[in-house]
Amino acid sequence: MAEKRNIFLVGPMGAGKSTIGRHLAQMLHLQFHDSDQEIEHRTGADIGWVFDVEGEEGFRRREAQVIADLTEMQGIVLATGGGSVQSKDIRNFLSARGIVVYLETTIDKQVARTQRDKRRPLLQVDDPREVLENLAEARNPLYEEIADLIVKTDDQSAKVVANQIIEQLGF
Ligand SMILES: Nc1ncnc2c1ncn2[C@@H]1O[C@H](COP(=O)(O)OP(=O)(O)O)[C@@H](O)[C@H]1O
Ligand SMILES: O=C(O)C1=C[C@@H](OP(=O)(O)O)[C@@H](O)[C@H](O)C1
Ligand SMILES: [Mg+2]
Repeated sequence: MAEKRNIFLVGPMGAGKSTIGRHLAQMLHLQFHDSDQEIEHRTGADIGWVFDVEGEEGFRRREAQVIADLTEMQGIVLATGGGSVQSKDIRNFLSARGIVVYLETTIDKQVARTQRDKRRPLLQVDDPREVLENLAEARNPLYEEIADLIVKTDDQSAKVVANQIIEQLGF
């Protein structure tokens, strides 16, 4: 049987990876996976707990293992966590094992989309905008480095963005 292609979504917190990934998988009849959800499934705890108990370092170790495992599959859409690209090993897995789509958005949209959600430990601070700006500076070049396709998600609904990705990939 011919190899089935994978689509890997990367980009910052609030870009819409988890939401758009779910739509994309449904539209393409592919399996959907989310690295954060998989970590929660394997630990039986939420991401906040993993950060509290094991620190960010522990979370990153789990994230690297989960992405190494999930990218071995075929025919999946994977929504990664926004910080996963800081690992060279993860970047290599993503580049080698599928099509990488970078979902890009503005800091304003990121703030708006994440402010009511208490599930992102890195943003539970007085000034989440400052954190997002600093992370963007460090990570945006890494998203760009591995992207096969870059799609803006600021002014379109998640479903419309999923359709755009399908069109632009020629699926
Ligand atoms: N294109 C979009 N337009 C409007 N809201 C969106 C869009 N994509 C995602 N959202 C909303 O933004 C929030 C964060 O989306 P999420 O998919 O969790 O982002 P990520 O996984 O990239 O951090 C969710 O409440 C989601 O419904
Ligand atoms: O950017 C980051 O470092 C993180 C992003 C989160 O995922 P989303 O990008 O899906 O919000 C989650 O993995 C964790 O809170 C850390
Ligand atoms: Mg997500």
